[in-house]
Amino acid sequence: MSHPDTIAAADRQLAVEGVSKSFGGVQVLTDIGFSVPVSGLSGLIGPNGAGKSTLFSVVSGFQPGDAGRVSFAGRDLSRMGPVERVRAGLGRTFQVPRVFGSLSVRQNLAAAAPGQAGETLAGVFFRGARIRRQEAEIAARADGILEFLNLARVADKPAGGLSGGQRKLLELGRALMVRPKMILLDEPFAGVNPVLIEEIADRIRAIRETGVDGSGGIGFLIVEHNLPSLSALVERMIVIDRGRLLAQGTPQAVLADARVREAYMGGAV
Ligand SMILES: Nc1ncnc2c1ncn2[C@@H]1O[C@H](COP(=O)(O)OP(=O)(O)OP(=O)(O)O)[C@@H](O)[C@H]1O
Repeated sequence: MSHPDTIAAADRQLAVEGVSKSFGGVQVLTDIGFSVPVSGLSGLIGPNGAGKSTLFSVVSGFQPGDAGRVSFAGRDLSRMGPVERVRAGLGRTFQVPRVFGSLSVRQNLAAAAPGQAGETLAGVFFRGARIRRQEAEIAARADGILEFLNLARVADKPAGGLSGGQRKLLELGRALMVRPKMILLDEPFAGVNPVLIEEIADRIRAIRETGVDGSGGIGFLIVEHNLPSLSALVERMIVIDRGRLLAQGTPQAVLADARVREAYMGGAV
């Protein structure tokens, strides 16, 4: 029987147990297991092709795992699809931002809101008071997020004209629209200039502390190749190599680990 302390801890963890995945006979993930706090700042690192994106896909429900279990804040997500997992509080962003280039930045955010009544057939014919109220709520929430992410000045610009870093902020904003408890963040610093990297890191810290509207902190699990910027941000790192868990611990301990240094460029980290 589980100890009460273990149950309480599980209520606050994203836990991955025994996750394996192969594509056409090629084993990409093998028996991966780790847990990170829902409200924490954690990193997931590993050399190119280690399986990080595949692991994100399995955790977020975009691809089924062949084996294993994913649980979140005490709930077993393993049989849920991606939309249900988002509803359970686990959001995500993508390595390549999935923004609609011809829509405005504000419209991109509004389009990411969950369960919009305006999307239904009834909504097309009958824009009742409930729908208008919901749209007003979505617009207010989008504006709050734009302000928080310092994107208010480009709110009405087409998203296609944003810089790489602004697109990353917009992706983060889209993930925030669904009011998650935790966000899986895929390469937030890739293709971003150093000044904006600092700004994105600062926003992530603030979101983790207070949330966007003071409604409570939101945790992150972050895949990132920029190890100096990531280790300055997160409290712990999970390392995978060739589809297996290699190490976990504080950034300092992990980056000093000989096996991790060996996995990255034969020790030249
Ligand atoms: N749909 C797929 N079909 C076949 N092989 C795949 C598929 N997706 C990923 N792979 C393979 O799985 C391995 C892990 O890929 P994955 O993209 O998860 O690694 P990664 O750690 O995210 O890499 P990177 O850091 O380069 O983004 C790679 O060898 C890749 O070619």
